[in-house]
Amino acid sequence: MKMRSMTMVEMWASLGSTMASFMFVWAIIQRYCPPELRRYLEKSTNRLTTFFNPYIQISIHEFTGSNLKPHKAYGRVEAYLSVNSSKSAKKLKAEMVKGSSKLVLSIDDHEKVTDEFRGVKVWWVSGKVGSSARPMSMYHPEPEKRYYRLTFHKKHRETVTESYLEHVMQIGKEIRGRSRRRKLYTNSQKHSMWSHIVFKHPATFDTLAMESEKKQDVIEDLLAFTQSKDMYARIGKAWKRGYLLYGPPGTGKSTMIAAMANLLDYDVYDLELTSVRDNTELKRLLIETTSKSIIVIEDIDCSLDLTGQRKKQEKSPEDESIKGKTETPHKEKKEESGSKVTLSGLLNFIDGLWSACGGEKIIVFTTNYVEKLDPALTRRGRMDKHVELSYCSFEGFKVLAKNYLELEAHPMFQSIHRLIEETKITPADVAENLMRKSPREEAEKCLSNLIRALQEAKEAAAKKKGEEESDDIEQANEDAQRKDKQESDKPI
Ligand SMILES: Nc1ncnc2c1ncn2[C@@H]1O[C@H](COP(=O)(O)OP(=O)(O)OP(=O)(O)O)[C@@H](O)[C@H]1O
Ligand SMILES: [Mg+2]
Repeated sequence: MKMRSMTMVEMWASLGSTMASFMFVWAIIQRYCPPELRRYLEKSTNRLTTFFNPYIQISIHEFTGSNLKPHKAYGRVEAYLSVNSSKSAKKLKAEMVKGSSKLVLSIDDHEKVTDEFRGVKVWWVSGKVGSSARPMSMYHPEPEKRYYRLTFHKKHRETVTESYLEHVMQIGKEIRGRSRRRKLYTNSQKHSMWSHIVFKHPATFDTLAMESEKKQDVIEDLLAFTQSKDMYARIGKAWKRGYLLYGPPGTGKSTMIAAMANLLDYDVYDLELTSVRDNTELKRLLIETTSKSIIVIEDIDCSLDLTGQRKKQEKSPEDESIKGKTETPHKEKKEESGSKVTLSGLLNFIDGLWSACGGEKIIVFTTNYVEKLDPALTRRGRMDKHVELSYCSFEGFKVLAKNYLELEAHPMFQSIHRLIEETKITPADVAENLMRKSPREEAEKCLSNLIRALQEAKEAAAKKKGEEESDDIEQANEDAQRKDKQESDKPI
């Protein structure tokens, strides 16, 4: 018997009728089958289609479980696709990132884009679940949970899972790093959590008035820290470093912190200790800090009374509270803060078990009165590097003259050199004199202002010294008279 080969039309017709019969049978099953049998059939069909489906899918979710922080991987895929695939996407989303005037494009929900890697074709689709499906309540709707789904042929499984995904993560990380805006965090008492703004401070080590040798030492120390991940792991130490910046007001401690953050490209957490209720809250705030950050506690001598806390605690261990009191003459006395943070809580914050969380952190304390701090707080290992910021030297003045007046040399520098070596003047005061009061003010005017300020400071210092000397003489005379009297009162 001679078999007639099927024409295309006949083939499509037969396929169509098979599909139609299948759909019909499926509709009958859906309608008349008991639920148990229906579920069983559904499962089996799923298994069958999965078995024959040559494609594999991998989902990358923004949030999973009770995680409050979005997954890094999701952000990296988003960044990768926004640059690599947004050109081929037909539906795009445009969002304004906080603190930036630029629109950031990413692929829209349910949009499918294609990517190619070493000749392997893959497909990405973005989606979301939650929100409209089952709201938790009218006022607190369940947040949308977004995801990206990657689809590829199973024959490329190895290339995709072992190389392509790593490539996406790497490129995504670089893109995010380039567009990252650094943040300045602060803890507020009201909500006992961090809030942030975009960190923008122009200070750099180049604009910092400080002896160049000392400056270079700090820069090298910071850079060595960032490159020592393996070394810290090898010696079994948490990857963090403590800095204690001390010196009179206006010598550049806060400015140096900004320069550090700009050098390392780190975020800054400005911790106000008096707003922290107790040690538990301090620990929580610490855990919430991210890596590549500087945690700053300014004016530690004023924040809490950490001067003789250990001794006091020995006397009355039940009184754990350290209240905001200080004998510092320059700073305003802090009102009773109600903070129950203790010295041991703070020591734990710096180098307890929790302090190692996140890694790559720098902790900076600043103070005007280093000698008043408890040695336990400032010992090496906790505060690894002590940096003194002092009165302005001629070298420091030259940096400021370049910053403020764009001058590298001037005949008036000679008298400034002589006066500045004989006088104690802070870089803040020098900067104030060098600042042009109007754009047209001559540099000479600013320099002569500074010379006058230096002369006045010199005279004031000489006067003070004279007064102190006469006080000393008076005191010595009084002491001598008292001694003479005691001698003469002694029975013979
Ligand atoms: N070493 C410095 N280099 C450059 N500018 C400085 C320096 N020191 C002070 N200044 C200038 O003076 C201002 C005040 O300095 P800064 O706030 O850094 O001082 P501080 O040491 O933190 O003082 P305080 O102990 O009162 O907190 C800065 O805005 C900066 O313009
Ligand atoms: Mg300061």
